[in-house]
Amino acid sequence: MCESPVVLNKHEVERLLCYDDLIPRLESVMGKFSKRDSSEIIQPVRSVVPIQHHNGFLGVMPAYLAAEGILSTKMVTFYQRAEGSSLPSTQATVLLFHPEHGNVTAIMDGEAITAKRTAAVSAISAKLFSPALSEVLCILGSGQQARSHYDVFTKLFKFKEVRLWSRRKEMAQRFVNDLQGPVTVCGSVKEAVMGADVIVTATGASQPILFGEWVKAGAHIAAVGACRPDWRELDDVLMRQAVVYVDSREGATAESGDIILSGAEAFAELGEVINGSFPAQREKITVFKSLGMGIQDAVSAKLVLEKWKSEH
Ligand SMILES: NC(=O)C1=CN([C@@H]2O[C@H](COP(=O)(O)OP(=O)(O)OC[C@H]3O[C@@H](n4cnc5c(N)ncnc54)[C@H](O)[C@@H]3O)[C@@H](O)[C@H]2O)C=CC1
Ligand SMILES: O=C(O)C1=NCCCC1
Repeated sequence: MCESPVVLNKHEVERLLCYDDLIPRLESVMGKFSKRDSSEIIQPVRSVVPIQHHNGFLGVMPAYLAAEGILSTKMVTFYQRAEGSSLPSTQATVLLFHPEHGNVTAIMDGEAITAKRTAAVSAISAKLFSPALSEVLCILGSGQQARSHYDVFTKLFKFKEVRLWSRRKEMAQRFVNDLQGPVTVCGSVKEAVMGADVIVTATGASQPILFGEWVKAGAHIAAVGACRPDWRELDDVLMRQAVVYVDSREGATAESGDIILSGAEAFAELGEVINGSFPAQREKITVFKSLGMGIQDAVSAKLVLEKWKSEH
């Protein structure tokens, strides 16, 4: 007889998932993914259903990790919300299955998983690609991803200055009021990014907001938004001058407007750098184009379930 699935809400997932456990698991799974051994990992490119009447999308993100015994899928909706909307723009649920029996073992909130695993992967990119002396962090956007990126970047790195730009200044101010550390709110993207060593773009923009002419030599950009083939956060100049790393080549080719529309080549996957098959060119301007992967959700959900079981 199969047991009933464990059901975990956002609060519990947030409490159970911590970066110290998550980061090594993500490094390991992304390295394995880049070896393309289909007896080890199966992860198709996300299926995306446009919800055209409501400016939204439903993404389905299955993954099977044979050695780890993880079978999962995330279902995620993401919307371009009107200014001032109180609804979250990204919402998700992750299902874990028993790989042998096929029953669902856990149903958990995927919003916290999406926020933390995306920020953790960006932090891995910054460990590999940011300039050796990185003093200034700049975050563009003030939503869920901006917050999780702030948390993990200030936890892992010692920046002297953190700058924030958001298209609505009151949202930037609210973000800062909720934090412990000092953050400078900037009035323009240009002011925020000039001289920054590490830049996180985590906005709902569909046109470029970050321009190559403003970016310091050697800077690292973790580009998290613009996850549709016709959306942009970064301009052509930046995309063409940077060494571009991606989470998955197939995902980037199918979904990244910044790559597809600029004609920029993906130099390597993050996993290929983790495996040592491609170099981290940290002396150059580097872009890590993140789109999100089912395997990242899979290892995160497994970690949450393990932690929950250890308490029960
Ligand atoms: N790479 C990945 O794995 C993931 C990417 N995302 C993407 O990251 C981005 C941010 O996601 P969340 O923080 O969850 O969203 P959110 O709605 O919480 O925050 C979005 C931020 O972008 C700003 N924004 C919206 N439209 C803009 C525009 N046209 N120009 C400039 N700023 C604009 C908003 O004011 C807000 O500060 C979205 O594009 C989302 O689709 C989300 C989850 C995972
Ligand atoms: O990986 C994810 O989860 C998402 N990626 C891009 C759009 C929103 C969700």
